[in-house]
Amino acid sequence: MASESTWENMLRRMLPAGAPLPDEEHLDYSIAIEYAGPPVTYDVPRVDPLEISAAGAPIRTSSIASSGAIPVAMPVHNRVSRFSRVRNGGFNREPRSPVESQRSSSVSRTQFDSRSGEVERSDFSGEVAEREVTADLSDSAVPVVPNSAPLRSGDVVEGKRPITVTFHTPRDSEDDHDYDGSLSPRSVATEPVGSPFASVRSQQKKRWICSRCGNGNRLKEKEACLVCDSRYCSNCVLKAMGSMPEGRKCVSCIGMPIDELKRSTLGKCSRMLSRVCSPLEIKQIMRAEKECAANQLRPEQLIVNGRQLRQEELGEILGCPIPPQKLKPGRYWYDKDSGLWGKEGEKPDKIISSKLNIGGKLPMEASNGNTRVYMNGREITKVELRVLKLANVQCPRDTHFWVYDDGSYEEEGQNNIKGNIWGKASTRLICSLFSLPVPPNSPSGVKENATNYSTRSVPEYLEHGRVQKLLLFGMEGSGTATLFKQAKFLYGNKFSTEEMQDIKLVIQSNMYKYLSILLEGREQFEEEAEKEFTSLDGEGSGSETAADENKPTIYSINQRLKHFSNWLLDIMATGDLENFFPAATREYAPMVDEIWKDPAVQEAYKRREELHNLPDVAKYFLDRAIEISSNEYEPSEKDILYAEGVTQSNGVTFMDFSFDDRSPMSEIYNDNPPPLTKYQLICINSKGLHDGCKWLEMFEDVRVVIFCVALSDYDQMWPTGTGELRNKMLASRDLFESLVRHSCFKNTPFVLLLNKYDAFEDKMNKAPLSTCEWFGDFCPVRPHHNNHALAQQAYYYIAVRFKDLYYSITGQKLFVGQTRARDRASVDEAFKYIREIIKWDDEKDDDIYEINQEDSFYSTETSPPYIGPE
Ligand SMILES: Nc1nc2c(ncn2[C@@H]2O[C@H](COP(=O)(O)OP(=O)(O)OP(=O)(O)O)[C@@H](O)[C@H]2O)c(=O)[nH]1
Repeated sequence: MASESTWENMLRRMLPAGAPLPDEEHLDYSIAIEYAGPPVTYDVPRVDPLEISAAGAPIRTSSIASSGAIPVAMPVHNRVSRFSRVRNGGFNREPRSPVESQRSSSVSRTQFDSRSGEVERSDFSGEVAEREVTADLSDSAVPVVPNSAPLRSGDVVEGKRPITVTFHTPRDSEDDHDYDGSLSPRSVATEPVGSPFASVRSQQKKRWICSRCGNGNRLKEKEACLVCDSRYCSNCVLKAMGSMPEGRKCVSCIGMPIDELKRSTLGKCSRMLSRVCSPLEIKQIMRAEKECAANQLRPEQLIVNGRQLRQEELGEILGCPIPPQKLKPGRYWYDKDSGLWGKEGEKPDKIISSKLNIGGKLPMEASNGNTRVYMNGREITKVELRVLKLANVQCPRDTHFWVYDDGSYEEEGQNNIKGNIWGKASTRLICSLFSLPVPPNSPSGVKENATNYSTRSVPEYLEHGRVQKLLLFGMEGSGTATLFKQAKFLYGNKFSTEEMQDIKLVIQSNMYKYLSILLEGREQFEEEAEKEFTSLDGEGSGSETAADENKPTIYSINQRLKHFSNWLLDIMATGDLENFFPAATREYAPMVDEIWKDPAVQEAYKRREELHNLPDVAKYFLDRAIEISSNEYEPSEKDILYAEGVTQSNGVTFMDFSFDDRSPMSEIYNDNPPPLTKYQLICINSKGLHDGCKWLEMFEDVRVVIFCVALSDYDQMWPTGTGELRNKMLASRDLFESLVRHSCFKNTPFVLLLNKYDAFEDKMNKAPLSTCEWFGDFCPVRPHHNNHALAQQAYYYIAVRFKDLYYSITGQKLFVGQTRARDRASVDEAFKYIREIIKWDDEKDDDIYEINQEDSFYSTETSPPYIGPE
């Protein structure tokens, strides 16, 4: 304590020479006077300025809301304050490293041991100096609830829960720079979310570096804070996030709104977290993450019909019987009469509950339509108009419709219901193909009762995912249909009785088609053989007789069979097959069997390579001609799989299915399993693309385009539109390129499935890969004596050719997989791979699985069929 005379001396030195000392009552202690005297030999006590906005924040809004109490900033706990410990408390040293700097600032000093279920005191690495810096923090004001049951929003646990108070002094921010120039989570957490500063910082941050310990091992997964995106390794995640009462947030970010880019990951546990916490904890953390108030949408984030929502409107929309699922912040339009809902300037996306009093009045230009046809005052889009026409709704220009939520419609002012738009199954199907919403099926038209849903919590109905569309393309014969059928066997519904009947007819008529190709070939071979024989004979004797002409060759058949052959070939030539078969199938079955087994026909079959269009499945079916032709015949799964033309009557087929893609942690959901993700597989063959890909626009919202190429096509020829023959691999490449360049697939990931690997392997020795000019520079690393290794190299080579092509067009990376579509396991693997791609695509912005993705993509050595981006 300075004596009176010392103070007097000090004051005299501060004042200009000769100035009188103020008397005691005029001394103003509140104003600091700049010291101008000589340097002092002792430590001057300092107080860093306090940033009012930072002190006392954040206060957990949830607890306030639930308790109804007036918000009170908790008193500053001097023991946790860096100011009190480090600046004032005598640790007169700066943290030695960024790592240490972060450690010293860590508020949570306890760690949950998931195995023992106990809370441990953490002593970090055991360095004495570090413990000194942080020692007193271990019993700080931020305890972690033992056994780490995360707190539900609104829970108030006396003396246990972090009502966190953080300081943010100017000096703090300076110190926060990590060695790589990035910022520690503390400073980011105190910034308002969404500030440009915050986003620049998160871009600067190296995503693989743990924000707490600085571990930069890229192979170690990191868990990201939902607010500030700070990433933590498995050693630090619990220390940095505590018991996660609002899910994955740094302790200092609790109470803050989440980064909207991460909304889709709410409640989805990462693999790393599932290793660190027990299943029960995960369940509670994920639930808290989805349901706590701080993580919900805020009304100001939603603009409906040009107006920002109010709190009660948000409540109405989220609590209605059919709310918009997976709602994200944005601008939307809503037609309260029909329930149609869409993004501003876009076609309808969903049908939600009607008659909600939310947002402004539906504007005419809400969906940016330009058809001059109006539905409830909104000018509809081209796709909608097309569907209305297909549904036989008369809609010339300037028609104004009034459409109600049950689908009934009338022309404005006519008071006369003309029909029901979604009444016909075919219209619903068309809508589904054109990605237009249809009302949910409610049995016998019974409307859903709002009270049925009143007890559901919001996240429960946000769970129902929308359908992920997968578009499957390929040249004819590439195996798309086989892939589709395998997917149906694997994940879809069984074929119905009518479908089975159709399949049976297709198989039976295919059999006649194969036989006719073979008989035509036989005729040709016979003629050639006769000519050869005659010319040889002629060389020998110099004469030609009628008897010689009729001399049988190995391709000759008897008269009876010849009659049948001529008759069948005539029918095929006139295209009348459908008129005769399958009605006559049973009758002619013995003849088909006899002719197929005839040695001359078998000789012709030996030369099947020369017979254009004779697939290798011909033998599979012809060998069983009698069985297949019988009335009792029921195609087996194998028959269906091998049968050509079963799926694509008019070029497009689709099926809905669900994948069990729940994580291995799914057992934790036993009592309340999350819904399965729904997929729609749409299969289009190249025949369906002949009209200039125009209607591809209808598939602009597909999640993945799966393009199928038969590897074994590299030595095949294919007739082009102009009638010329082109190498079939090149024809496939052309089709692939035209799809990749198509504007509606601009941001859609492509997966290339290189199919028929088995046939490719068999072929490798017979025809060099360079038969296809695109593969002219293929040179295997070393001579290979077995097809297996050679095919493997050739496969990688082809994959890379396609990847390079794709990259040159899109600047993106192509995913490549290898399939043998006849092998069900191979198809299952391919679809699992595609499912992963969709997940990665969903999460690529916040790359929770960044490392895993790299792992599995790069490990092409251990998992040869799949090649991800290099
Ligand atoms: N060896 C082999 N054959 C296959 C494979 N995938 C399909 N096939 C066969 O190739 C032929 C053509 O396959 P499809 O799936 O029918 O070809 P598509 O042109 O897409 O379909 P369609 O509309 O039926 O013509 C069929 O005989 C299939 O059984 C495969 O991986 N290996």
